Amino acid sequence: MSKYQVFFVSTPGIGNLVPTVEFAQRLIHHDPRISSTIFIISLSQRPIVNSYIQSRASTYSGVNFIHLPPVDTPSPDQYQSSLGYLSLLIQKHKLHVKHEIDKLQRTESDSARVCGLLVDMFSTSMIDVANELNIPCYLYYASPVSFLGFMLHLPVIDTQLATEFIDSDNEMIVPKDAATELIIPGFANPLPPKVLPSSVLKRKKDGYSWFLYHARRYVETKGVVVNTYRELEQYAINSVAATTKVPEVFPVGPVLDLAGPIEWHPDRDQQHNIMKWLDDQPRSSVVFLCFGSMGSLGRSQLREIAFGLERSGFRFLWSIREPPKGSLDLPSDYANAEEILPEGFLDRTAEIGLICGWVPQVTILANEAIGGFVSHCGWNSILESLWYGVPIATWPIYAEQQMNAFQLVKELGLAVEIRVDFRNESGDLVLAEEVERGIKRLMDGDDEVRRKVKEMSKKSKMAVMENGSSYASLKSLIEKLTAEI
Ligand SMILES: O=c1ccn([C@@H]2O[C@H](COP(=O)(O)OP(=O)(O)O[C@H]3O[C@H](CO)[C@@H](O)[C@H](O)[C@H]3O)[C@@H](O)[C@H]2O)c(=O)[nH]1
Repeated sequence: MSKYQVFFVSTPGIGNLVPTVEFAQRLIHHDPRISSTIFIISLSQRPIVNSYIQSRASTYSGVNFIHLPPVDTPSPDQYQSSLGYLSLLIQKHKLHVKHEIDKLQRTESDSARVCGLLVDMFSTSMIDVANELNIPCYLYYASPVSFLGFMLHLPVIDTQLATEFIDSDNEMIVPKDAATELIIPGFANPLPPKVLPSSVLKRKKDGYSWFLYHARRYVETKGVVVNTYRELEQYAINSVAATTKVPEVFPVGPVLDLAGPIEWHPDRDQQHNIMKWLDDQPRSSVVFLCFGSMGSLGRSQLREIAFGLERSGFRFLWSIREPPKGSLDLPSDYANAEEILPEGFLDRTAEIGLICGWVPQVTILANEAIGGFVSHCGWNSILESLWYGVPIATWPIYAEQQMNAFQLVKELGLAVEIRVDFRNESGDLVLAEEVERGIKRLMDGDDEVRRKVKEMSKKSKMAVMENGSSYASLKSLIEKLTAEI
């Protein structure tokens, strides 16, 4: 019988959910006195998320999942941003979460003590529940400490808006002085404003006020548990600890689902076929392109990539996904990708390339045929690529990915740049020549980046081994959680 209960609240995106579930599992693996329960906010239009949860609920027997019941909200399309909709949805679930924890607390009070509520970066309204039930609340962060530094600094930037930042139509945040760059905790170099998340730039939209709302609440927690490791984010961790009011940072990563993606995909045969193709390719010969669980690019951009790939002459494995229809939907696989690619492209590249939809990314990165990864720079993708020592070429498209790309290229020298400030929604286009140049540099141009990535790969594995830095952080977190109050 477990003695300690830890609860998690996670928003329902693969990028957040997978590291949360893996961490819940890691906690109980590390200390069998603990049991983990995750509250799941269900969104019916996310089949890949639902199949992931189903699979993990049946394989991770020590992790419990509680599906929160639907709540009344206006249609998601009536909100200015999906973050606004999700944040309100989470607020509406507060009572239910409180009720469930309270119920468990009462029924198990003799055998198990509820010792922590871990909420993700957009579930901060749940801090109220922890306070009402007198449970320590921690933030569980699936993005890097550098981004945490930015979020902790956002309330400061907000107070400077009127005096130091202005724009012509009073909507976008840009410095008054065009040469101004932002000094942000977590970054050694000043940050160009154009790498800020687009929801933050548009300060009149509700995305901005929600970012600010969550950012202000971070300091109310006991600490932030981050899916990162000291060896990767040493500067960011020290800088955030020294210059912000965050109570404590626990770098416990990398927390990855290494066994996962084929197992939990609804169509396993399709995923196995991709791996069969890859197994037949020579070592380090294939460039892999994938833009995350929520990423998709427009047709003109896909055509530029196709021409760039063809001109580069490298073998490729390219995940292409159709843009979502509704505001909360995820991209889907094209029924016929041929229709959107340049005429004859598939025939001309049949010997060297494979086009697919959703791919088993971690399994692909582990395959020795992969020589480089063109990535949107979601934090999980970065951690996975570094784990396997695969160099990245950066092509961020949304969320905090531009900042992640900046950190990788300019701060850490761990990636080559296709772009660090690309914005999907701005109509920006990366031309075929840039794609070709980026891929050539990635695949056989930059030995220094490749060497550093291989070194970081070793360090990432050491961090989670017994006596590694993340292992020590996890131990310290558990000591805090289980300490008698
Ligand atoms: O075809 C695919 C696409 C994705 N993945 C996996 O899905 C995850 C994607 O995570 P991530 O790379 O972090 O990207 P997003 O899905 O875009 O994640 C969101 O959440 C991350 C963590 O907070 C942020 O860093 C991102 O910017 C945000 O978009 C990774 O584990 C991938 O291996 C697959 O297995 N197959």
